[in-house]
Amino acid sequence: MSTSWRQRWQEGRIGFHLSQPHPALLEYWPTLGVEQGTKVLVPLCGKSLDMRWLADAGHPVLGIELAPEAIAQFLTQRQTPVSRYTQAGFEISRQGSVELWCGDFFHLHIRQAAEVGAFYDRAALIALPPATRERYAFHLAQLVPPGAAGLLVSITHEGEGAGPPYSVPDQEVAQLFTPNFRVTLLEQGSPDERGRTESVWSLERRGPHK
Ligand SMILES: C[S@@+](CC[C@H](N)C(=O)[O-])C[C@H]1O[C@@H](n2cnc3c(N)ncnc32)[C@H](O)[C@@H]1O
Repeated sequence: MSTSWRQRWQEGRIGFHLSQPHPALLEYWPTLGVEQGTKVLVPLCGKSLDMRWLADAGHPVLGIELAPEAIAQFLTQRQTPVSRYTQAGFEISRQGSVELWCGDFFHLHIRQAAEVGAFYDRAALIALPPATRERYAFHLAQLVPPGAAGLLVSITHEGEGAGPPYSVPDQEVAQLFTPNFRVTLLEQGSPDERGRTESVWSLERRGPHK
């Protein structure tokens, strides 16, 4: 799987990348009540400008991305200096308050996410095939502390089983996350010209007794 993503980045087949922050982030992030200074985990982050938006909104950002090409392209968007180091097998690049960890999200250990207090998933869950989605929801729950809030943008489309992006029905999103998160559907859009409909969710990590 990692080879095919690398290939996509190398060939520039990154139709998922947006040249603006995602409208749902602008609209709904402020409603989550995440305090400034709270570190935001962005799994499968690509070179998303959403990370710049979160950083500009006062959040340290921890993005995880397996394609070094994506990270290099993100960093060249700005002239700001970059510091680099290695930790737990991840090559880490830090630019301002954005830290990009190059490697597999599933190898990120709770120790490395210790300061994370919120998360943002746009096109991460829906980039993964069915069995891996369960693993993703479970792993995310392990990484974030009780009370952590997050925003998730999922997609449905007619191409049954084809992806990425995979069509992940709303029932599946609810089923995947409900065991460990309070799940609220904030918005269900209308199909775009490619027949893809986005749903926007807020998630809150449950505590042990809730
Ligand atoms: C559909 S793209 C979305 C990127 C970004 N969230 C955005 O909104 O532009 C999915 C990204 O996840 C990366 N990826 C796929 N599997 C991964 C994994 N196991 N760990 C880290 N990154 C992964 C891919 O290289 C790709 O850049």
